[in-house]
Amino acid sequence: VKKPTNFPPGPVWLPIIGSSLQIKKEAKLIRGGQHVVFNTLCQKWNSNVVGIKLGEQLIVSVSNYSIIKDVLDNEDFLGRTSNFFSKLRLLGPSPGVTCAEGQIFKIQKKFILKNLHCGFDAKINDELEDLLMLINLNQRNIDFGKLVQPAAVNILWSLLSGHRLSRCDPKFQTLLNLLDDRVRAFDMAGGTLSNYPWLRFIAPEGVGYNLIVNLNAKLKNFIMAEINYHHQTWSKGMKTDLMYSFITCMNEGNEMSESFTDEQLLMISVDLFIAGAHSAGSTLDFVCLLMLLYPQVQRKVQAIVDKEFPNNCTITYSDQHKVPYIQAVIYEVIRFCHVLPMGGPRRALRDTVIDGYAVPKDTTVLLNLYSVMTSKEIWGDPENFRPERFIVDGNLHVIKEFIPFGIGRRRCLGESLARKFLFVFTTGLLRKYDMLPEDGVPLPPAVLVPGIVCHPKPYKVRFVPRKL
Ligand code: HEM
Repeated sequence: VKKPTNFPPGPVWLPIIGSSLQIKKEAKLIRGGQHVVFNTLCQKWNSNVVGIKLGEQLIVSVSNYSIIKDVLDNEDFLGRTSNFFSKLRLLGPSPGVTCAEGQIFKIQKKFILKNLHCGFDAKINDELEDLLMLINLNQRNIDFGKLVQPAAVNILWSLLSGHRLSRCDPKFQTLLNLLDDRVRAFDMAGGTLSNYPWLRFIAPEGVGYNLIVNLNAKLKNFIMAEINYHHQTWSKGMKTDLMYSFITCMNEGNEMSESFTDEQLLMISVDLFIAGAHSAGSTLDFVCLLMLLYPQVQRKVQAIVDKEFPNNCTITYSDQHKVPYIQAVIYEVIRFCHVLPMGGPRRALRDTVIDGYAVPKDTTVLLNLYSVMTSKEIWGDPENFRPERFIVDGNLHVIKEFIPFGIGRRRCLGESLARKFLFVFTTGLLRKYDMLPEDGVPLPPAVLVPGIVCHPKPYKVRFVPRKL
C-alpha cells in the first residue's frame, strides 16, 4: 500500500490491516503498552516521528520534547481524534469538552475552568477524613488503589452535584461499578473497534461493542437523574455546584447559552469522571507503592510533615510552598510513573507538517510523554527514583520539560484539582500512618500496567498508626 509523499518513516502497510500485524508483534515481544511500542519503533526507524496505519487510520507518534512542544503549540493539532471508537465514547450528539473543537470547545473549557473550583479544599479534606476513618477500621492487607479510586470519584461527584455520597450508599456503588466496567470495556475493545468498526456487525459481543452500548445507557440514566433533580430544584443565579452553574448559563439566554444543553452537561460530567478519577487515583496509588519501595523517602516526608504541620492542624494546598521536598516527591512520582504516557490523542485539522514530515488532515497524532519523562538527555538518570532532581538550593526547581499535564490550549483542565488531591492525601496519610508492605509478600516494581489510564501491578499495604 502506497504511503502519502514524505509521510514519517515506519513499518510497511498491508492492504486493509495497514501496520497492525507488526505493531501486535512488537507489543508481544516487548510486553509493554503503546508508549513502549512507539519508543521501540522510534529506535528501529531512527526517527523521533514515526508513521503507521491501523485499518483506515493514519497515526503519527512523536517522541521528543521539542517536537512534542512544537505540536502542542501549533493550532493545526488542536483537534481530537474522531473515529468510530471516540464517537462511541460520547453518550449522544454533544461533544462534552475532551472531544469538543472550535468555538464550543473554547466556551465549555472556559466555563469548566471558571466553575469547577467551588469548594475544592473542603471536598478534598472531607474525602481524606473518610479514607482515614476507613483505614482506622482496617489497617492490614489493603489494596490501596481500590480504596483511593472511590475518593477521587466522590470528589468529582461532589464538585458536579454539590454533595458527596457515602461509600455504603448503593447509588455510589452503582456509579463506581459503571465507571470501572466502562474503563475495562474500552480497554478490552481497545484499538480493535476504532481500527475496524465493521467488526461490531460480525462480533458485537466479542469486540465489546454491546457491553459499551449497554454501559453507556446505564451511565446516561444515572447522571441524567441528577441533572433532572438539579433542574427541579434550581433557582435564579444558583452556582453552588457545577450542575447548577451550568443550568444557570443555560437559562440566562445569552449568546453563549446555545452550547449549554442537558446533553452537553451529561457529557462534560462523563469527561470529568473519565479523565479525572482514574488518573488522579492511579497516581496516588503509585505514590503509596513508591513510599513502600523507598522507605527512606517516606521517612523524610514524615519528618517534614511533623515539623511543618504540628498539632493535627488542617493541611491545605496553600501550604505547599513550605514543603518543597514533598512537592518534589509528588513530581517525581508523576515523572517516574506517568499514568497517561501517551497524553491525549490529537487530530490534524489540516494538511500540515511535523519536523519536516508531511501529516495529512485527520491524521491522529500521539504524543509520547513517556519518552520525555524517561529521556537521558533531560534527566541524566531517568531510571532512578530521585525526588532531589526537582530541588535546587532548597527550593522547588521547575524543569521546563516536565509537562505531565500537557501544555497549551488543550492542557489538562483538572491539573489544579489533581495537584491538590495528591498533596493533601500524601501529607495527610503519611502524617497519621507508616506505610509498610505486608510481611513476607514481595512488592512489584513500579512499572505501568497499560490501560486507558495506566496503573500499578497489584500490591498490598499495611498501615501502622504513628506515635506522635
Ligand atoms: C495526575 C493526574 C492527571 C494527569 C497526569 C492528567 C494528564 C492529562 C493530559 C496529559 C491531558 C491531555 C492534554 C493534551 O491533549 O494536550 C489531559 C487532559 C484532560 N484532563 Fe487531565 N490529568 C490528570 C487529572 C485530571 C483530573 C483530576 C481531571 C478532572 C477534573 C482531568 C480532566 C482532564 C480533561 C477534561 C482533559 C481534556 C482537556 C481538553 O481536551 O482540553 N484530568 N490530562
